[in-house]
Amino acid sequence: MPNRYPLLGKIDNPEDLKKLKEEDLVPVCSELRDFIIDSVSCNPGHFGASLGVVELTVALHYVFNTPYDRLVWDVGHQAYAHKILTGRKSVFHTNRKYKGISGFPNRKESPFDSFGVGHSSTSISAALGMAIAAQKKGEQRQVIAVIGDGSLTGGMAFEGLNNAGANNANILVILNDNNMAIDPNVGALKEYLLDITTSKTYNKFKTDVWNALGKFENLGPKARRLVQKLEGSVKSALLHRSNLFESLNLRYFGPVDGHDVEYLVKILNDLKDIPGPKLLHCITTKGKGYKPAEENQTAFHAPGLFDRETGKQIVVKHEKPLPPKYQDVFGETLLELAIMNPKIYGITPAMPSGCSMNILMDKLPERAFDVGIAEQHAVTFAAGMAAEGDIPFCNIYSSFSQRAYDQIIHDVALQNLPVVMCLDRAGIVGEDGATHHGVFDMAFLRPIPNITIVSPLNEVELRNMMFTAQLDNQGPWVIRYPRGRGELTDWKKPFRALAKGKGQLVREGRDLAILCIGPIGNEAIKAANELSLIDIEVAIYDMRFLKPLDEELLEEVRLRFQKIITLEDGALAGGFGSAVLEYFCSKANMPQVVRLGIPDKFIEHGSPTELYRECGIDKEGIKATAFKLVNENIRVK
Ligand SMILES: Cc1ncc(C[n+]2csc(CCOP(=O)(O)OP(=O)(O)O)c2C)c(N)n1
Ligand SMILES: CC(=O)[C@@H](O)[C@H](O)COP(=O)(O)O
Ligand SMILES: [Mg+2]
Repeated sequence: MPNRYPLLGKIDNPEDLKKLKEEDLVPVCSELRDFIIDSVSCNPGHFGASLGVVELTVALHYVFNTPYDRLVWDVGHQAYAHKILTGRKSVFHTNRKYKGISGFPNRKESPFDSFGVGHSSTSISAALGMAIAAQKKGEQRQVIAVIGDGSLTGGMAFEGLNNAGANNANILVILNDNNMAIDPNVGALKEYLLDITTSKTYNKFKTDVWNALGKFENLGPKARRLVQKLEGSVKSALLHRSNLFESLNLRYFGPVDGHDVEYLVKILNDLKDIPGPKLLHCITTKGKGYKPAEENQTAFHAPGLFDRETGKQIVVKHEKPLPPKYQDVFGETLLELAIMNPKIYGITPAMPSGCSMNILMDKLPERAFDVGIAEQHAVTFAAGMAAEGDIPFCNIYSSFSQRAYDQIIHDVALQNLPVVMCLDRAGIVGEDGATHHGVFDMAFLRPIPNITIVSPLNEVELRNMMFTAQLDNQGPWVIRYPRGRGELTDWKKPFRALAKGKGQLVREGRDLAILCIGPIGNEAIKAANELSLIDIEVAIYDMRFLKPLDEELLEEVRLRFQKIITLEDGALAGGFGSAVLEYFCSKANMPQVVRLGIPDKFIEHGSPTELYRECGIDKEGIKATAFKLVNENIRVK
């Protein structure tokens, strides 16, 4: 079979790339694009974003002396071309797989991955830190941050820009503007960028000035700065308002075509010689070069398996209907509740399709808000609505909610405002790995006063928790549930209000009790059913509430069982098992307790099944622990 990648096959690192002539970069980009399409169509991962920065990635590694010059990607979901060009082409088939390479830049993985990412809006801050560190050491290092227009809606990006403009450090911020986040980008900033991009007068002026610059090849940086200054003031006049970035003292260049690799090489070479903080505004297309991805950019953000020729997503057939995804149960239930209760609103920080709030958005657009990648703002915006008597359901992926910890404490709990925080992707998420596992929320939320924290065993429980939370309306609720599918195909039952702080016995037993919280409890039920075959009878208690804990039920368990396992899809340190231990150790003759959950380490990427097995919280791990506890004395963990 002819080699599909004759040029790319010879590129193992940027040194190999630099040996090519500039005109060879166009076919290199084409082969690199094909390689990404071939790889991701059969090994699912992020897709459209990487296709959108193929030319930018090639130009950056061609012009700059990476890894000495630092390249920091924002979010890092677009860094597949970067990984393929920096020594990982031969292992790229292990991307996001257990013990394979990470789906995001990772300092442990390569010196070319100058900073670990996964959560958005961090690149400018990290790059500025590196640039100032280099400046203090007298190193002539270039530092480049590549940030998307979506990530620029994150407040931290502006903290970085604000500080960058106040330092004369050598930092180049490349704004990769494709008008998309995962869903279409939102906010006033998006409109502003669109204005710059489409302003005819301004663009013509830009091109003229740029060409003039090019004619004076021997212009020293000083003279260029003069020309840039001139351009800045004329540009402001033309745009009838100052350029946002220049008003923050970053020299703004662009907008330029982010898919013209030869033009990018020229500009980046020019920018290399201009000192101080700079921003290059690149216009790209998410999914560039693969029509199905260009035409359906949200679906191809992370498409799963797809047919490379047709772009059709490959769905595995199942004889029986599958249970729904928890996010869809949330989305459909939120719509039902919003129809029942006019006080209910939905708020999402840029994840409308990810958390299925788009169901409410489509049906009742005036009742749902996508606030951009702005978790801190989302929580306090919700608090403001709650302060006015509304009942906002603020949905944030558990790991992204880490961004809004003080807002949850300071703006919501301290004021005891009835915000319903729905933490999707709580627990192990799988292939997104350590940055995205939502394993810390129970431990970091439990100490906060006034807060009610629940996690459902299944879809019916999730619906009833959402229903009860909006009825309660006495203070903040947190409802945490995992990525992926639930347990029940017949889940749309009539709502039933739950008694606050009450758990439930879901399986009788004799030899030991397993106390669990959340859908991980279904692993315990499966384990108990199999243990019963060898005459080990395990009782299962679904505690439902992490806070307030059902102490009456715990007392019943304490009086009936001397051997107890706690089970959670969350960090052991300070989590559900810790809360149970705190209760038991306040009583006489404490039972023997073994806690199962996420150990004190970061869990890498892999399938949820592989990662649950690694943490001992899958059915087999639970069976082994129960068998050992019943048959011998194990030290309390
Ligand atoms: C703090 C945080 N919130 C949300 C996300 C989820 N997320 C990943 S990529 C993305 C959109 C990023 O848009 P942009 O920066 O424009 O990159 P593009 O995909 O358009 O290349 C979002 C919201 C995240 N990774 N981190
Ligand atoms: C890169 C990023 O943060 C998002 O794309 C995230 O990977 C989405 O996760 P889900 O696939 O669980 O929605
Ligand atoms: Mg974008």
